Amino acid sequence: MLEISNLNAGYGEVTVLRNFSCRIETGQVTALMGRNGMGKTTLMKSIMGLIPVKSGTIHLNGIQINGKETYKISRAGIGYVPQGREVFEQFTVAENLRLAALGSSLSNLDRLPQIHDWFPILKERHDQKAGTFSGGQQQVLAIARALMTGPEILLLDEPTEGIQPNIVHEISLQLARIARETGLTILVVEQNVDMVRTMADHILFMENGQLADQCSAEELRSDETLIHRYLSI
Ligand SMILES: Nc1ncnc2c1ncn2[C@@H]1O[C@H](COP(=O)(O)OP(=O)(O)OP(=O)(O)O)[C@@H](O)[C@H]1O
Repeated sequence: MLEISNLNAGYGEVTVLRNFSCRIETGQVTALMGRNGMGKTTLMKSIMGLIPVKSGTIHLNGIQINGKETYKISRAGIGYVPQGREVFEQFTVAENLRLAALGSSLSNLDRLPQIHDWFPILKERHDQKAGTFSGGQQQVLAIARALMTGPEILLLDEPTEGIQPNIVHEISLQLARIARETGLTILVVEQNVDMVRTMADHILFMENGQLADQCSAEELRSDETLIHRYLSI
């Protein structure tokens, strides 16, 4: 379980997260929703140690991870797909996946058949340059790359941004399947209601750097006002 308590973090003098607390339950898909600029990406970066935490704690299975270097947080079992995907465009699909494995442990290459089974396009197009992929295909590659290290928790920052609705639905179904079959814990920052409805078990709503509300998938389905209140749509 990932437990965040009274977290304050931001950029220089600017505090974005204000006493943010939440629990990300093991084996669940948790969606973090909220309007632009509320601090969702800042939370992801804080978890990954990419920006310093001013006060508060982040624990992974009871072990404090805030204050550790990003590579140690990654090795502790947290995979991260940042906003904008950031695949290596000049490298082939196979090279992108191999690089992810080499970054941690060679034995991670053993995961390749499993990754190919989940995302067949990555096997079919293994020698294609990642930069020639569509946005949706690059997102699949970015997710697969994060899964190459066998994380316990996967953080995804707006994976549907700029992707066609039918691909969004496909990716959501596949992630939900992977979570169900492997017990992978997922925390996904997402504004796309279809994706959240398809894959999330639990939803957190963020406002002004704080946890404003939370609900189950069933509650989200039966209460339209939640989406209107926290996403202004
Ligand atoms: N590098 C930075 N330096 C200073 N301020 C920043 C920086 N990055 C983000 N901010 C500010 O922090 C606040 C929260 O931004 P953040 O990206 O976490 O929001 P978000 O909820 O993820 O929104 P979005 O959906 O637009 O990505 C915003 O006011 C933003 O302008």
